[in-house]
Amino acid sequence: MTYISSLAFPAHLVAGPRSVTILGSTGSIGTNALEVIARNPERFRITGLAGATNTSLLAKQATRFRPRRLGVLTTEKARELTALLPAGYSPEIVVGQEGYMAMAQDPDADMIVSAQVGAAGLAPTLTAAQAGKVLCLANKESLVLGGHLIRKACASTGSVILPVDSEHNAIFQALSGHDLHMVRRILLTASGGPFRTRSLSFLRTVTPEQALKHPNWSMGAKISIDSATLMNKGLEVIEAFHLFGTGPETIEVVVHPQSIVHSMVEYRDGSILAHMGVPDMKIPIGYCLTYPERIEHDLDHLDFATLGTLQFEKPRRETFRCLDLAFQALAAGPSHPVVLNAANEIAVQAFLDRQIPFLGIPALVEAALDQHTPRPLDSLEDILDLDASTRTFATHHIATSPGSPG
Ligand SMILES: NC(=O)C1=CN([C@@H]2O[C@H](COP(=O)(O)OP(=O)(O)OC[C@H]3O[C@@H](n4cnc5c(N)ncnc54)[C@H](OP(=O)(O)O)[C@@H]3O)[C@@H](O)[C@H]2O)C=CC1
Ligand SMILES: CC(=O)[C@@H](O)[C@H](O)COP(=O)(O)O
Ligand SMILES: [Mn+2]
Repeated sequence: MTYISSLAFPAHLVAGPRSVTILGSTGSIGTNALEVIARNPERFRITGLAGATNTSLLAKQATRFRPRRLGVLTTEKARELTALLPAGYSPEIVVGQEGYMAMAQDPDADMIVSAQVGAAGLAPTLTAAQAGKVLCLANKESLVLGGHLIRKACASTGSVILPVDSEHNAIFQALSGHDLHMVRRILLTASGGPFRTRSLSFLRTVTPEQALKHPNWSMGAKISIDSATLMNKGLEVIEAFHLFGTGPETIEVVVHPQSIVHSMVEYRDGSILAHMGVPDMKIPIGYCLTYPERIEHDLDHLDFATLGTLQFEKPRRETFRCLDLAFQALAAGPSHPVVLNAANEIAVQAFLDRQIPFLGIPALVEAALDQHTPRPLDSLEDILDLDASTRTFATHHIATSPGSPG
């Protein structure tokens, strides 16, 4: 068993300033990463910034950090972006998946922050791993889809993955310096989302606005809905499996409504190491960006006396079915998680667009998994084919299902 160990971290990066490319710089993780970088200018140089559609924000970021490369989703967006850049600054602007992949292997960049949302993050993340980059990985979907390929690439190039996702960052910190064979359980904490205590009949009626209100974290729309269905935790179980390689049976989910304990590792001697902190992504982002050093943030300190109680409880698996669907997909082999993820992405967007109800999300994911015949996934193309055909199935299912699924 292996996991991303500090031993493999490139020595020249420990001492010197780091050249960083951020894919998804206009999102919640991307903007937080740039805030951390802006507070520590002596440590970083920005080599590339990529958004998708938000050209006004990307232009502002580019004007401030002056990278040599920018990325957007379409040629129309590239034209829009060009018009927004100041005179005398002419970065290369790349477009679409090929452009993001080029940025992910930019020879000028030491670190790639993978912070795009969804399956779109897979190809650039895999490219960065194949190019031997240090990867600050927020895009959990890339591991869900292609964890086996990414691990293989890391093993062959020496690419190091530093987990940005708060739980995995917590586990990474709790594992540091310890023997993986002595791990008894990885305890992934889940807030339970905005509907943690709600009944199934309440869930039938919830709106996107209600589902987007995460109790503790401020995040992008897709992950916020995933938190509300517990699919986020399901994806994180698969992410943990690929990152730490301890086997699905060692990974447990425990609901912790305060999101103060970000996850825990239990060792065979009975010791449990927990990582705690205020729920602010600048902490795990900063940990990755400056690894193995720590930096100071301007954040509230935890006051345990004021906090009073930290609660822990079992997830309500019958009500929030996405968690079990993810465990089942992980057990079923490498192609089921691709189906799980693609159907979920279509379902989340359809829910946000008010085409299906909240409970239509697990219903659609289950329907997609039920029709799937497992297959080997030996290449990126295999994964992208299955991702595309599942999206077609899911879209057709929504269009042709009588009434509301769920
Ligand atoms: N937000 C958080 O606190 C956490 C997020 N994560 C993970 O990090 C990733 C990013 O999440 P988050 O920052 O919340 O998401 P956001 O929705 O806030 O941002 C997504 C980013 O991806 C870009 N993007 C959207 N569609 C595409 C596409 N098709 N191709 C390339 N880029 C695209 C967006 O560009 P634009 O806006 O310009 O269109 C934006 O820069 C997700 O995988 C999420 O699960 C993990 C842990 C915590
Ligand atoms: C901040 C982060 O890492 C998110 O993945 C967060 O954990 C979501 O909260 P849930 O525990 O509600 O899924
Ligand atoms: Mn998380």
